[in-house]
Amino acid sequence: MEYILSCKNLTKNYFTKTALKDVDLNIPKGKIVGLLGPNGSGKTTFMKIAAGILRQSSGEITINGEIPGVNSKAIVSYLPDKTHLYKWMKINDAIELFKDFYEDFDENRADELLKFMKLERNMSVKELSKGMYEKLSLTLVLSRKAKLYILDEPLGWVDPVAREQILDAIISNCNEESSMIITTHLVRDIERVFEDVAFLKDGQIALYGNAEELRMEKEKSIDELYRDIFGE
Ligand SMILES: Nc1ncnc2c1ncn2[C@@H]1O[C@H](COP(=O)(O)OP(=O)(O)OP(=O)(O)O)[C@@H](O)[C@H]1O
Repeated sequence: MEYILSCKNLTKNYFTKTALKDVDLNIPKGKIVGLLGPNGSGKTTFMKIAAGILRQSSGEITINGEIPGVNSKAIVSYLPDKTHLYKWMKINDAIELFKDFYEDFDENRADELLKFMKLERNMSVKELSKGMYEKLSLTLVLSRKAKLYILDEPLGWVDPVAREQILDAIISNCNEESSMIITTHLVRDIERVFEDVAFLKDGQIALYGNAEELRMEKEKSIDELYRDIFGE
């Protein structure tokens, strides 16, 4: 099987704190994967390493068969937990910036998504509400024709109705050529899009599997399973 992401004994220490400990994970191509775990379980650390902006302390990771670097960054579209668009920008400037920066940026797709998100190119970034800013960030990231999308808490501020619509857009954005890893605390709202789920507990994979098979086997929703694994 071909994997978009593969890691073995992946470990990350921040000084004395171990954020990831011997993580073994193989994510097949073409999947939407939920990376689930409580605060501090290592999700953002894992995503940063996969996105090539943080180095592991030990162990191995490959993205599409390559060690994270220039080549992997060209095929990974990453939505960080905090995005930094300049306050002076209009949405149009942000689009132009992404267009210059990423060869795979699809401007037509960006315009479709902006319309869908009810955003306009002449809006100022500093005047956007938190939810609107999140929609803009997601628009920019999803407008790249990437092989792997890594989305760290993409919908925390988006209202429930828009969230449902955006989830549908995310599903339609994904095909056999592209894969997605999503972290979220909104497990109940978002679990329907996950094909596979990985539960991260104290920097280790507590459980990985096909979401539908886990539901059948455990006779629980992924949200209920989450509460079983992480409940006190
Ligand atoms: N720059 C850093 N320096 C020191 N410790 C860090 C740093 N970044 C993260 N950590 C620690 O590593 C652990 C994992 O953090 P991480 O941000 O990966 O968790 P998370 O699962 O994304 O949490 P959340 O759901 O709150 O976003 C935590 O104990 C955190 O305190």
